[in-house]
Amino acid sequence: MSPVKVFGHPMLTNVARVMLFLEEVGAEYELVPIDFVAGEHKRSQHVQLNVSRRQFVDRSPYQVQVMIFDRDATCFSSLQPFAKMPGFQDGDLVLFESRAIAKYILRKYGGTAGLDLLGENSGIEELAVVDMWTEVEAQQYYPAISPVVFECIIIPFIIPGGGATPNRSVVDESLERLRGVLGIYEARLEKSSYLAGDSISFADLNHIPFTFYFMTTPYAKVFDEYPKVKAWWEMLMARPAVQRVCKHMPTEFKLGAQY
Ligand SMILES: N[C@@H](CCC(=O)N[C@@H](CS)C(=O)NCC(=O)O)C(=O)O
Repeated sequence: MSPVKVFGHPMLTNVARVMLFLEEVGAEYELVPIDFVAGEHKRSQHVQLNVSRRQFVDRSPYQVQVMIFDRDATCFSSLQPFAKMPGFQDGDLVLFESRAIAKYILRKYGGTAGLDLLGENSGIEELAVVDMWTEVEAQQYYPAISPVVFECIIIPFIIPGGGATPNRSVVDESLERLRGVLGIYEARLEKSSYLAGDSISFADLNHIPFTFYFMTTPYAKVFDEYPKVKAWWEMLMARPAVQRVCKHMPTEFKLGAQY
């Protein structure tokens, strides 16, 4: 059976989220890179399906693994009508929205892997707690942390034609909001090792992509103010699946860097 396919570049946060859960469950998958710098995700014609060879290229300052494809006919917009990465395909099933894709992956492969990250094999109360912290990540944490990552990394270094200097007032406002969220996390993590209890869950792992990039900004030290949160983050980062995915994500950004 052909493996599931993830369409997008592995350095992108939402692509990394999907790859992370595939790595956690040990599923076989094929990464189909989209050249977002060239705007391939926005074109109506494109997306190659057959990998013909793989190679490492040194696109300084990062070594990036690229796959060379035989071009054929599927277009990305037929997979993802909003032209956002990732796209995902499992046979006839096509999905978009990284959090929904991640849940599908966990439901399809989690049992075989012996992982119940969604808490679905526990009681409805445990399941509700995982759901609640999953919503906290999406509704509180992400809106607080993402503007810093956008201002310091995504706009200047990743978006083609970027290069703008970070907007200080956006960063300051976001850091204040983030400190509020981290204070709540600190209190929670004084009571349990992970957000939804003493076992790791979907809620914890969803924090990886944006926090990873936040930690490369000059504001990473904000986490030092919250020792329980810092220890939790280090536990997440120590996971082999997390390390496998994060090795595709650059940690040093220089003005003018191209990917
Ligand atoms: N909510 C979507 C967001 C997808 C998204 O914004 N993807 C970014 C990359 S992480 C993207 O495609 N950016 C390119 C663009 O907006 O042109 C998800 O979770 O999948």
